[in-house]
Amino acid sequence: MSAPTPTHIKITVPASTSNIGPGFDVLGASLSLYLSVSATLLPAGSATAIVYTGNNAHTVPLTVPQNLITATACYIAACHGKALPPLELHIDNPIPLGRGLGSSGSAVVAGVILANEACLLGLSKERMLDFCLLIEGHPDNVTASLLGGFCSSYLSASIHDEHVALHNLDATVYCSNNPPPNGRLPLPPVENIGRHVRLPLSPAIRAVVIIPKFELSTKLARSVLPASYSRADVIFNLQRLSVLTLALSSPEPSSDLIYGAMQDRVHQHYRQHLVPGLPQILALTPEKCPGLLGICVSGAGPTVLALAVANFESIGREVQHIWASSMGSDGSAIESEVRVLEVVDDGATWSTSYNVE
Ligand SMILES: Nc1ncnc2c1ncn2[C@@H]1O[C@H](COP(=O)(O)OP(=O)(O)O)[C@@H](O)[C@H]1O
Ligand SMILES: N[C@@H](CCOP(=O)(O)O)C(=O)O
Repeated sequence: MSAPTPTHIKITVPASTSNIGPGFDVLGASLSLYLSVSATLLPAGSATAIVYTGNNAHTVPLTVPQNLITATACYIAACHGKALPPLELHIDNPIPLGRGLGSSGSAVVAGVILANEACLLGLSKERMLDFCLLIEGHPDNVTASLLGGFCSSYLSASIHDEHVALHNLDATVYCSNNPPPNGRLPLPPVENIGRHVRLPLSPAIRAVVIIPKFELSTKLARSVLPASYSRADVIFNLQRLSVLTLALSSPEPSSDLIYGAMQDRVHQHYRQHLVPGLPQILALTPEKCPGLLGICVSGAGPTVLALAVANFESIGREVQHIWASSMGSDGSAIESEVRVLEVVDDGATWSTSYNVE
């Protein structure tokens, strides 16, 4: 009997909110907002077709080397000496792009899983995470989207050089039908690079995300960060990070403890010029917004994350009101949308059908 041939693959990947205040490049949580990918394998010689619905449908590239999901899948296949088979791909994406809700992380996770299933690679989740880390460059969003829950992670080895080398490559190099031998592609230097723990999170907590209409690319938001920090600022974040992770697990979360623990000196200050109104938004307090635990930028922004245990919509409206009174780069008031989401335990899930001859 010949090896089973995959025929259909269905993948679901949650969005994420990362950093969560002091946990820059460390903390990430998967959210109840899911990217869905449905792939049908086509006969050899067919051309891959991508149908994309959902957020930013008019801007997402639909060619294999330019689309993040298929380009990721081709890279993973090529790293294992294979070419991604032709696919009919239906992508449904409600995760706003360029908003700090991990859309790129979820797309990378989906692409890695797609290659693993379509090319029968047999990769473990840990090895899939290694590749997600190399592509994304930081662990917080992809760890949460792949594994689910409220996650804390560190990198056991640097993937910086491989990350830069990959992104300096033209994607057509590994998206061709004759990809280069995997020795010529950047590979994760060792296995099990993304060391992580899933942290308990109080079930009373909801993630209120306030999503402005403008985008902020993670690449730009990372480019404005300093190369080094003072000891005082590092200690400021380390102290709060350690307190925050435990404080969020309490069955009765304390805003008095959490609000201060969600302060940050590593990323938000340096990015605030890219998010009009942010200082006023981050100055909202539990006293002004009963039910609020803490408030911060979600991921690289510009979405604002308010962790809360009550009054979710009214907390969202307070942020919307500040943005409505702030001027965007186009000179108009900043419109935004409030979503009340849950931190979900499930990470990426997938199923594959086979044709056994
Ligand atoms: N589902 C998707 N399909 C294809 N490309 C995607 C998808 N999600 C994100 N991307 C790509 O990732 C980019 C956004 O990534 P990034 O700047 O990191 O913002 P985010 O905070 O949303 O992750 C989009 O402009 C798009 O090029
Ligand atoms: N730690 C990263 C998080 C990026 O998250 P995303 O949702 O914007 O992809 C950063 O802040 O750069």
